[in-house]
Amino acid sequence: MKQKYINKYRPYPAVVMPQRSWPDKRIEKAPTWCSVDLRDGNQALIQPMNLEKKLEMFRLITGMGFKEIEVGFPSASEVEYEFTRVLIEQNLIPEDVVIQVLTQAREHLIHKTFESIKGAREVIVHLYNSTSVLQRRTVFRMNRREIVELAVKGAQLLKEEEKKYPETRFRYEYSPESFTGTELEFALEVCERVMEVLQPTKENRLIINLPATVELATPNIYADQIEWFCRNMTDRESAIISLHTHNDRGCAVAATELALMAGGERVEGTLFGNGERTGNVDIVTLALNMFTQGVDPELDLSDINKLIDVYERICRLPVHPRHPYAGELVYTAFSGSHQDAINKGMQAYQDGDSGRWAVPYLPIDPSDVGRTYESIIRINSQSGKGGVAYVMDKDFGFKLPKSMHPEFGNVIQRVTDKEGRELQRREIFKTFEQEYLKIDTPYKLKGFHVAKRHISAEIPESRAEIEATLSIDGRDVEIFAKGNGPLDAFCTALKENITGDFRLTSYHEHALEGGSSANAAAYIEIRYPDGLKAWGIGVDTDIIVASIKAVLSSLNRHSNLKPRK
Ligand SMILES: CC(=O)SCCNC(=O)CCNC(=O)[C@H](O)C(C)(C)COP(=O)(O)OP(=O)(O)OC[C@H]1O[C@@H](n2cnc3c(N)ncnc32)[C@H](O)[C@@H]1OP(=O)(O)O
Ligand SMILES: CC(C)C(=O)C(=O)O
Repeated sequence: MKQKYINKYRPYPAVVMPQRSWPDKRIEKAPTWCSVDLRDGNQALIQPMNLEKKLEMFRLITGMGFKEIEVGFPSASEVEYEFTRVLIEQNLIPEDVVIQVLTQAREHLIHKTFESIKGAREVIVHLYNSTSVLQRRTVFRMNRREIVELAVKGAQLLKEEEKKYPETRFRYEYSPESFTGTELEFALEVCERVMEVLQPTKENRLIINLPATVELATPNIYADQIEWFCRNMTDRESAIISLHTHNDRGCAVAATELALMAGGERVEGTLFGNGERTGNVDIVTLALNMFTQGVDPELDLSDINKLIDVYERICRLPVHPRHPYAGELVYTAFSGSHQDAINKGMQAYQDGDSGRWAVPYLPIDPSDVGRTYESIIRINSQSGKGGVAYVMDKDFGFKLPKSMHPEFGNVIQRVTDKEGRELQRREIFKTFEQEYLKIDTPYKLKGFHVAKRHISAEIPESRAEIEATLSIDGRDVEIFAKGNGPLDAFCTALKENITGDFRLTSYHEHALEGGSSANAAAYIEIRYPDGLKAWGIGVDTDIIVASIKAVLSSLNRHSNLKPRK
């Protein structure tokens, strides 16, 4: 970026308000949500929705619990008009939902808008005209007085049209479009003049929508503007202050949150932030931000994958893989320390009884939005032993002893370094099988028999005698020995006849559940006279045989794979 161009831009003026109160406020309840997916979202699509798609989107958002829905700009196109008619004529609007229609403050457009809503039970007619300094000068070439007259005329036309449709309950919304580019006292003046015409009451309040049509400044300034506006209104109680932000600086969610603290009561936005340019505020993020603070957002987001599917198909826009709460990768940790912390945090959460979610790196329980734990940890070269152990446990039921995690983590690390890509879960399991379960050279178990077992009340230790047949480099060898138990006897037989000395340093076992046909796994760590240590694993329906296999697995790994210390 060239320095000389910096003079093209100037800083946005601050709002003078020494005793702003919003910084100390909190969001404690959900606002009234108004979805503008079918209007502001739709008008920004490369290929706007046809009638069927609009209907599908309408069903999706009513299903989520939106009670106010801007269904379109009926005077703008045939589809918009037709869609409004279909909703009304086919009685598709749920009892507790109110549709909203947008119109500019222009006579023929207002007239057509009212025609489109004939027969509706209740409607919000949303009137707007731009009031900003820039648009007054460059688009309208009107002074302040003329802009006020334009808005007042629009409001008067609403009142006139209303008389033709006595069967409908009308509510109104007025937007000084480009509010954030308008002098505050002028925006207030226009709104109050419109209020004078529409005569709202405490019982039938006018929605005053204060849009950041283009996001021009930091979110605190928008909050100041909202607080200033609320404080200075003559009749605050007859208005519902509505927020409508865009995301030009990437702060629409933050701006809306601060503005809610500043007095906003209603929010217009879209799913996943679709909308003009960088989009409207993303209601999914806003609502789930509230949810993570223990505030009921009063929207159903429990099946976020369904929302994504329908949204992507209808809007032909992808949801970014890192989109808050929704992206494909947001419940996934690749890096080792994150995996380790999530793994431990999940365990602590499952063991705990407070019911409060507290898992490092995961601000929300994925299952609350219909996502599963399985996809949380994925393995690539950035991953660590904890993540690998998590996958072995959650996907395959192998609870690797903690002291074994580094060894298998290193095995997987060598594969990911070599492949240079993410490993699929079945590839991790295949590596595990080859490394521990299928390794059978030089020693392969051909037969194992516990010849005698003796347990006596008088003798403290039990005794056992075993016979086993091993194939060693293709040659069958029979061994016999006595010991404290079958495992001890087997190790004695090996040491005396085949391998020389070694020492068992760790032993773990557990039942295997789920898809495995075997039902027990044994993990044995052996220290060898050369100072090396190696884990071995055995799986069998008989836990004794599983432990025998685990010993051979370790011996084979020690012989073949040069395990590290
Ligand atoms: C910030 C927002 O998202 S606002 C919503 C914007 N959405 C849309 O515009 C989508 C649909 N719009 C349309 O299809 C068209 O613009 C229509 C049907 C509304 C109007 O169509 P047209 O009149 O043919 O075209 P166009 O929009 O270019 O009209 C511009 C004229 O309207 C005037 N105008 C624009 N906004 C307003 C307004 N709110 N009130 C009064 N006049 C307005 C302009 O000054 C301009 O006047 P001019 O012709 O004397 O120069
Ligand atoms: C019509 C108005 C509310 C609008 O869409 C905007 O200002 O972005």
